[in-house]
Amino acid sequence: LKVVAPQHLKRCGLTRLLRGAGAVNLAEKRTGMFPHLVHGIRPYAIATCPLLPGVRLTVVGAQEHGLLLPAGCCSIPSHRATAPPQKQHPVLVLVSFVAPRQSRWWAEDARGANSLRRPGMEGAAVATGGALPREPVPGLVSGLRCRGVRLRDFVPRILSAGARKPGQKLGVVRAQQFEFKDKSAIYSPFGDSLANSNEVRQWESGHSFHDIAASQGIKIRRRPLTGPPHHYVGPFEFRLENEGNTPRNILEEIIWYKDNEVQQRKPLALLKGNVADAPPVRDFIGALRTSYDRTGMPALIAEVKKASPSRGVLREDFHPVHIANAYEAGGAACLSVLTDEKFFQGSFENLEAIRNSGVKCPLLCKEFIIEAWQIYYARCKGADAILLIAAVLPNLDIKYMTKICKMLGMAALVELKFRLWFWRTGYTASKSTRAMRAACMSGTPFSSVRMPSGIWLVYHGAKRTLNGASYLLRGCLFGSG
Ligand SMILES: O=C(O)c1ccccc1NCC(=O)[C@H](O)[C@H](O)COP(=O)(O)O
Repeated sequence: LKVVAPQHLKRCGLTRLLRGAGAVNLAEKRTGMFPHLVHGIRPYAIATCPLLPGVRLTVVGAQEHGLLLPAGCCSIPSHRATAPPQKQHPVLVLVSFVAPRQSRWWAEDARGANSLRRPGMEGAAVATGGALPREPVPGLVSGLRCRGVRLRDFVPRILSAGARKPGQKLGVVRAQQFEFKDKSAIYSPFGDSLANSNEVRQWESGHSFHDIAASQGIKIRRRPLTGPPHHYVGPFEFRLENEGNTPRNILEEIIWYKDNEVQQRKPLALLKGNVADAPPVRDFIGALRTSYDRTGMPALIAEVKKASPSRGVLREDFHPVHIANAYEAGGAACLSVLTDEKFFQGSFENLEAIRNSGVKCPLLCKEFIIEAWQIYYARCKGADAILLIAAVLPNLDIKYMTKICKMLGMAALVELKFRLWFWRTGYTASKSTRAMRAACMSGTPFSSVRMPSGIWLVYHGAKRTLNGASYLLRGCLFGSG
């Protein structure tokens, strides 16, 4: 690696950042083509990036990708990548989440390389958010120059700026909150509670995603372990199925599909700008509470759903806005709108249309959320709440995503399969964020549920018995009844 040597990255804390992010290990996975590109960064690894004191990190495109940043970090949108950064940055490291095509451009084209320049900038690390490109990018490998400072020279200067003593713990840099007048760059006031969490340390120590998820009782795998089952050789398609590439159940199939879908769709546009233009957030939990207080009965979340994998098409002549209006007139406190296209025949257009139709009930975006970006997207389309499925998301994802909800003013409904998962997810998250005020149970009986304070119990799906705990129940979500 000629641009930024892995051992240098290691010394300034970026290796931890990138490895902790579930990225390829720069030193180990040298393909010979893209040693400088890093794939599959996990967002909270950026959020907890352990930089040396004095180092400032500017992340281009963080907002578009829905990344929270550590305190002291600055986010600049991609289209403003040439905007002057803050002069007081003694060192600027640019970690960019870009499509491979854009990093090629940066690498190969002098204008691209120039666009990386910043006053005070001493280095750049480029990470791709999408799939690894297939062809080599010679420009980056052979050395990109930024304001006369070769990238490989920047690390020692960071180290001298930080003057780290042997054994000294890397801390998250803190800085004042700041925002450009035109809102083109913001500093994150993110604290270091995530940085110190056990899960982050696990990530950083190189545990695989699957190991960590499995240790938390999660059986749903995020993607096929051994690649998809289709192999093409010339015109022939082979379908070699094995345990590692065949989904074990419908939820896993949905998640695998979603993972691909999200990679292809993001970044759709500059979401940050769109979030600012989105209709105001309505109080989802407040609406449930008002309904419960008024009627003394569990509040109803009625679901706008055309089809489901288990029941097939529920309604052929499907008019989401008519259905939403009918639910509201019928006394629903909130609505849930399916946005998944492939398995539920829903869409974000449905969500947006309902929001713009004047329906007053707060809206839950019923989506299979696996990336922070989806939360921003849901907000752009007018959602007031989202669903987080604990059978799919490890604790850290849930904590991180509930923080994003809090930041956006949204509520998070966390679906728990087992009552014990209150303690796995709900209790800790509810302590750290008020966003998670409703937990959603499906699957198991919950007659002896002890409710952590501040959490609302919402029952998910109508088909199962409510097994004696209805006095605890504050809401119900019904899809097909
Ligand atoms: O409904 C399914 O087939 C399904 C399969 C895999 C993952 C989730 C699934 N449904 C989740 C839903 O959105 C339900 O509509 C919701 O739980 C309400 O259910 P119901 O009232 O039982 O239709």
